[in-house]
Amino acid sequence: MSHELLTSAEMGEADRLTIAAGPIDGIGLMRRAGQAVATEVLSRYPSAAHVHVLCGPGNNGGDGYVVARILAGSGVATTVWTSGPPRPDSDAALAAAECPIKPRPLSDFDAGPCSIVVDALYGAGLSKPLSGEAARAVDLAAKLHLPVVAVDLPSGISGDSGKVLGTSFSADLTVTFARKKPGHLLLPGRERCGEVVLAGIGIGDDVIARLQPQTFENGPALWSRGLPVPAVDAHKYKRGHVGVFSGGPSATGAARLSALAAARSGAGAVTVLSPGNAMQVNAAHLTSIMLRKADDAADIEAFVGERRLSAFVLGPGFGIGEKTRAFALVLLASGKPAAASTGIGGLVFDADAITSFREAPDILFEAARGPGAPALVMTPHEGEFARLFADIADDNVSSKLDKARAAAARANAVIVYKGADTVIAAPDGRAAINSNGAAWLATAGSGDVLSGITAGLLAQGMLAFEAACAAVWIHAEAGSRFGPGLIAEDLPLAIVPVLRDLVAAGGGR
Ligand SMILES: NC(=O)C1=CN([C@@H]2O[C@H](COP(=O)(O)OP(=O)(O)OC[C@H]3O[C@@H](n4cnc5c(N)ncnc54)[C@H](OP(=O)(O)O)[C@@H]3O)[C@@H](O)[C@H]2O)[C@@H](O)CC1
Ligand SMILES: [K+]
Repeated sequence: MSHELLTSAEMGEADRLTIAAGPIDGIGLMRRAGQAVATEVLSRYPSAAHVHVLCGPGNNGGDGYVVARILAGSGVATTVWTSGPPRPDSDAALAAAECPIKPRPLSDFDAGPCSIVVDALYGAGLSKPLSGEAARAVDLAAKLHLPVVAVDLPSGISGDSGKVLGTSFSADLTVTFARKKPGHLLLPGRERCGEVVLAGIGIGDDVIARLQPQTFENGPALWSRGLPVPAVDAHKYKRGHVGVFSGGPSATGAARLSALAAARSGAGAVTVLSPGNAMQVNAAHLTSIMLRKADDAADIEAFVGERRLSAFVLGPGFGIGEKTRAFALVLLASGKPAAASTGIGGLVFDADAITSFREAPDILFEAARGPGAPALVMTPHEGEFARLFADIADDNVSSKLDKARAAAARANAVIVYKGADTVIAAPDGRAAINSNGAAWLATAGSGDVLSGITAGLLAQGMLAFEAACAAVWIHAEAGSRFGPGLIAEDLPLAIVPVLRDLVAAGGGR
């Protein structure tokens, strides 16, 4: 498994544990890292006239000296440009001593046509914004349109946050080691990395397991074992029942999109819970999806009491205000729904259900902590996130990952912080970063479908964090595969081949 993401501190610890366990030592790891980069350079740029290796003062630079030595040994014209000598007696100093090329000062860096750059200035140890000669090198590489291969990370990108410190290289290829880092997936880092290649350098899976990483790249490896597949004795209510709340007569479409997505993701039964005055509109557009009036809290309580419901969606097209707050609190206080097979149910609050609590978010958070409160998944985009978690959103230092985690802990909810780099965070500290999304998904109603998929999976007994991660990935995969022309109506059907492939690949309980 390689879907864990390591912070720079965790990577340092992996390094330390590996060296302590032996037989490989620090320079051994560095030689393997440099070899992996050199192999990529040689295979991808066989006709490069000249390779310019930019080496920083730390171990990232040490990797660079190894690359330069191997390239020169392979007959490639290679120049080393350095921003400063390695610390004496360090592994990087050893790597520099083994490199036969006399380094030139980075301040003189220049390059001719058909050159490529190997960026080994700063990696995990980036500690301040790029400036001076390093910033000039970034500008020159961009101005000359030189292909850039980054060692571990493009210099200037924080491995923990994906933020740009000052300026950064925009790499065509980034070769990283042992496991990816959050900065390879979070924006803008992801865009600056180009293609990311993961190279094994002898840090074992057992070492990674000892670190108990809490951050993951979202993908089937994280949740496919929990993916629901119907049991032999399945009947519709055993496959879970989803209730989706509809807005008024002119705002019913969002709930139907969500309902359809819940049904397509495997819920055995789905009911649209509609205001009385929108029953006719909804009825005109529903076939396999059931319909029921829900005008007030008493209607919900009656419905919850008589049905074996397992998940609800509240928010899409529902409207902002007192009624929304009341419905949300009734659901959180219901002690239900219980999922069909495992007793685990869930609520998905999106859009208006989030915005309705902007003046008093603590009421929502307290309710989500109440005894028996069902698992809650909230799916805010950036604007909605800021309405509920204003102080967290305003923090310019924290990464999107940090923010989603802080919000999940505060709200006692799984937070799906949407965007091109959606982060899913659980109250227990686990978090996943999604990377299979496509711009085609940025279309009206797309989020309503995501809520529906999440509820569909929750209703079938999938745990909240896993259900949210799976829904995000399946939704993005469907959108990516569909491509141009995608509208939200297409998405519920577009998830079918994705689910089919997941089941065929052995997913499911
Ligand atoms: N861990 C592992 O398993 C393995 C790790 N490996 C490699 O090690 C790399 C991490 O090495 P690292 O810790 O030495 O940090 P690195 O990125 O070289 O930078 C530190 C130096 O740069 C300086 N500096 C920082 N920012 C600066 C700036 N903006 N402008 C100017 N200076 C700046 C900083 O200065 P200081 O903060 O001390 O003032 C310090 O001197 C990792 O990315 C990978 O490539 C591999 O060999 C395989 C095994
Ligand atoms: K680098």
